Amino acid sequence: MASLQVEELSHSLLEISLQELVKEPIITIPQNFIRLDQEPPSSLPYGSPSPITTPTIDMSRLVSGEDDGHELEKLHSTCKEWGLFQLVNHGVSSSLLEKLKHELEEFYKLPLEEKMKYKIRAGEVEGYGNTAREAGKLDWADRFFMITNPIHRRKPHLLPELPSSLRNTLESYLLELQKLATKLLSLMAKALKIDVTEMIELFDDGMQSVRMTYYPPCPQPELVMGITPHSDATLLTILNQVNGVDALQIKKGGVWFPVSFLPDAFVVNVGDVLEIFSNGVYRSIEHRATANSEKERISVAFFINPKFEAEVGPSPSLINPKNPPLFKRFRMEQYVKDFFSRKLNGKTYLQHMSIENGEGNSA
Ligand SMILES: O=C(O)CCC(=O)C(=O)O
Ligand SMILES: [Fe+2]
Repeated sequence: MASLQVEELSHSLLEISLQELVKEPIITIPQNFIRLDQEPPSSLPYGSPSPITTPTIDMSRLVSGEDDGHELEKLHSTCKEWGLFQLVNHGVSSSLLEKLKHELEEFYKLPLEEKMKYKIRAGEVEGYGNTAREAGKLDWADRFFMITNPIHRRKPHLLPELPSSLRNTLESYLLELQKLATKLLSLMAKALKIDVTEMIELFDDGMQSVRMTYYPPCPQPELVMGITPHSDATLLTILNQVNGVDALQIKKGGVWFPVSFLPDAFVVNVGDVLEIFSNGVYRSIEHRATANSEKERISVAFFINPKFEAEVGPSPSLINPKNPPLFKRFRMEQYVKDFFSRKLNGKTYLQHMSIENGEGNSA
């Protein structure tokens, strides 16, 4: 088959399925994907940085009742200093994780017409496809984003219409992750010395969403971005690197480092909303994903957030004359709307919410 003439591709296909695009040999990376505005994946002067050793938190120790406070203290210091950790012994069964991997691989093998049923509709952010970044640039990825909780916010043509085996597996997975996130956030409240009920009231039956991403192999990975640098506008994110291919990078001390996932671990990261709620004690982390020259990659990010109706700001338990609030208060619904109307750009959205640097109150 003739090599693909990029010029002939309609822009809309680029925005919908990169997976379709790379089915044909690509001679040149389409301009929309070339990210000369970004530090390339190997940004250190002496070559590619080695993977960074990220802290590991053992969930079974945290919940066993036998923790002498050591694991909780580690969780606390990690959220303060890193905003990210690998969670092991998390209790989500390997059979469920295997099933999820299988179902997602099958989903991405479906013909484009099938996947198009879920495509992002005009003016919406949920669904299957790719959305333009700064200056019309696209990430090297096909995404499927949807709000999964509260249930009445689910779009009828998305989760409810997925192939039934994927839908059932995803439902079980989401329930497991909801339980896991609840435990983690309650433990974090304890570590922060915030009333646990204050934390639970904030996120119980709150907004939850999931982003499943398919990253096709890329012939020139150094020219593109799998996902543009950002911090998550969430309380907490639980990332599952479904098919075991590494690509996540985090910015630490101003330098990008690859993260090498431990087998069966989730990567958990503190989001901007938790940074705000903890009045800056916990820090969200800037991250990005690169592309791989040979392998496809699938990841699933589960996002947990406060209720849409919640008014969010620094927890009153952490505010006193010595610790004035560092962030504005806002309504979650408005915060989410504003987030989606901005382009991803490092931690700039959080800076916008800071009292010192904010451009104006968005509440
Ligand atoms: O796929 C990854 O490793 C990162 C995904 C991510 O950061 C996101 O979906 O917010
Ligand atoms: Fe993210």
